[in-house]
Amino acid sequence: DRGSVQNSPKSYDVEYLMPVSLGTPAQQLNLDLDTGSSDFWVFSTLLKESMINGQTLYDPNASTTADKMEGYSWKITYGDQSYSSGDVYVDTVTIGDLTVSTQAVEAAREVSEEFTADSDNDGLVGLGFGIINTVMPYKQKTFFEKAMPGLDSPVFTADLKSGAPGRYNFGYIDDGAYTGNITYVPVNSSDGFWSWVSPGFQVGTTGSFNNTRIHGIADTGTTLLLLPEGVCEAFYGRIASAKYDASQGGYTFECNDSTTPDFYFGTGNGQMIRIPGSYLAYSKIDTSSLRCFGGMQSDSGVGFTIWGDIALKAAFIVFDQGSERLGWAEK
Ligand SMILES: COc1ccc(CN)cc1O
Repeated sequence: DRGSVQNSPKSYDVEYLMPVSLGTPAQQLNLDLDTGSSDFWVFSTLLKESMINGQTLYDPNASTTADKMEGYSWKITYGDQSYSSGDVYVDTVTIGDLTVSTQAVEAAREVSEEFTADSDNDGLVGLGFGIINTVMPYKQKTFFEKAMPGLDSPVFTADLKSGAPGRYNFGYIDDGAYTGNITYVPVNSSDGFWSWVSPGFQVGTTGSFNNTRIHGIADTGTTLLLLPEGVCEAFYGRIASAKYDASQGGYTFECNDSTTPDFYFGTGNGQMIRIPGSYLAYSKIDTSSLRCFGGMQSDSGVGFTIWGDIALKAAFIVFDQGSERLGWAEK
């Protein structure tokens, strides 16, 4: 079996949403595929009105295939301190023609203000590893873990684009979606994340390659690229107008600064992925400003590097759960 679904970026590529069908008859919600977490949760009719702001709600009572998991609950808090919690139902879920008939659907009773404010986002499909699923008393499998045994190949792929729709594919690798070779790196899933080690980085075409192992996770649910302080300093040190601006909470530089270099990160076997300098001028710090907030920021608050959408949209990535490895290719 296999599946394929289009993803669509919201403004500034802040997140990428995909249509998902839940229940019988099908209820379609727009969800955020998040490889940095492992809960499948949705806005639901259980929520208080004050927490809803235009989102589409999953109504388990309107689904003939929904069964409540009595006595089960969930509560998740994300790196940005946003959170959600609620009850659990088993129901049928289809993503891109791939159906899981008994998916644990976590129906929200409570969401934090960040989720309420994000009116296009109806919930998250966590495709990290199931060991960090928050359902109690017994954790539940991710959509991919439920689908995996029936797939042609135990992989899913992410093709995120800058300011344009891309695709998530399940169970196969579309050889037309990338250029050159796919370089595979081992994954350590013990923390539930797609954790891997990059051999280093290079700033610009003329800079030398810096052999410094960077431990991090591939996270489709994080917008920015959060790298070690020293790497940020090496990159922003090459941009004439760049500075660390405490009032903005990060590095900023003039959006059109022509000294902005591309950023390359190593994936192994001498292969590098090139992130165009333009991706790193993330967004204007305010409408009247000529300065942009950087797409690369320090990971010092996190404790490990997060290869978020800024990096992922420069590549074609294979999340190979069958062999616990990540595949990286240019495109
Ligand atoms: C507030 O919105 C979000 C918070 C956390 C995640 C997961 N990294 C995704 C979101 O869309």
